[in-house]
Amino acid sequence: MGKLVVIEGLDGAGKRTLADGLTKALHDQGHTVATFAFPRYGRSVHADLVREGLHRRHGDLTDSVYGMGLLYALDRREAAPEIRAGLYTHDVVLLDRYVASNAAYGAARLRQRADGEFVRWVREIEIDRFGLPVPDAQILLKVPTAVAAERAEKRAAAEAGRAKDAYESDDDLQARCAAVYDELAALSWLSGWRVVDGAAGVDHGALVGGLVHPG
Ligand SMILES: Nc1ncnc2c1ncn2[C@@H]1O[C@H](COP(=O)(O)OP(=O)(O)O)[C@@H](O)[C@H]1O
Ligand SMILES: Cc1cn([C@H]2C[C@H](O)[C@@H](COP(=O)(O)OP(=O)(O)O)O2)c(=O)[nH]c1=O
Repeated sequence: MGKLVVIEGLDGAGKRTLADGLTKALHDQGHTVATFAFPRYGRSVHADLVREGLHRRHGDLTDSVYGMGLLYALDRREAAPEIRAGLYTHDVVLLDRYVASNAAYGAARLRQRADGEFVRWVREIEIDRFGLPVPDAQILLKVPTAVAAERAEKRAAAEAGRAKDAYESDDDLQARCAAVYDELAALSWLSGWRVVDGAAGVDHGALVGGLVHPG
């Protein structure tokens, strides 16, 4: 069985860039890797509804933290068979965002903490009810919120169709979200977490070694 490794962090933290770097390092060390990014825009109707909601195209849907949370969760539920298959055929399945994104952003929106009601609900729905695979390890790519905001801004300007959405435009939400992520990591929520400094250079080879051969 392969290992399920998740990258988490704020918008603009550099998750996609890290996923690319880790994939290359895994290949260099002779491992096979399958990657997924959530939300699966363009592949899941739930993810597409989320994106439209984040751009305020579905009335008050965006205001419902639980409603948005369910759409993100349904996208993952639909992807679960593919993730499980990937774990049979690859050494590592690498995910750019997963269940903890729902926990961190939803709790931050509701001004709750990692030990609060919303995070409990996410676990009940996604793990207990939908039966999503539990990660073996989660990486928190940590950068100061100002750095993440600057990178998201730069990307929004450079890439067509990447205008900042309702969450990305809310600096206070991003700051609260960073705090919930820290708490989830400290609690070892769902798995052990590795906190990686995304403002400094990340040693992909060393990180991969620690994930594939822990301890
Ligand atoms: N370590 C880094 N140093 C400087 N810029 C970075 C770094 N990692 C990512 N970026 C840039 O920041 C922006 C956001 O990165 P991305 O990987 O798309 O973040 P995320 O997937 O977390 O939203 C991109 O323009 C990317 O090129
Ligand atoms: C996957 C996921 C993302 N989110 C949030 C985090 C982001 O602010 C937003 C969009 O996800 P993101 O991966 O940042 O998409 P993109 O940058 O390509 O638009 O959704 C959740 O609230 N719950 C989730 O389960």
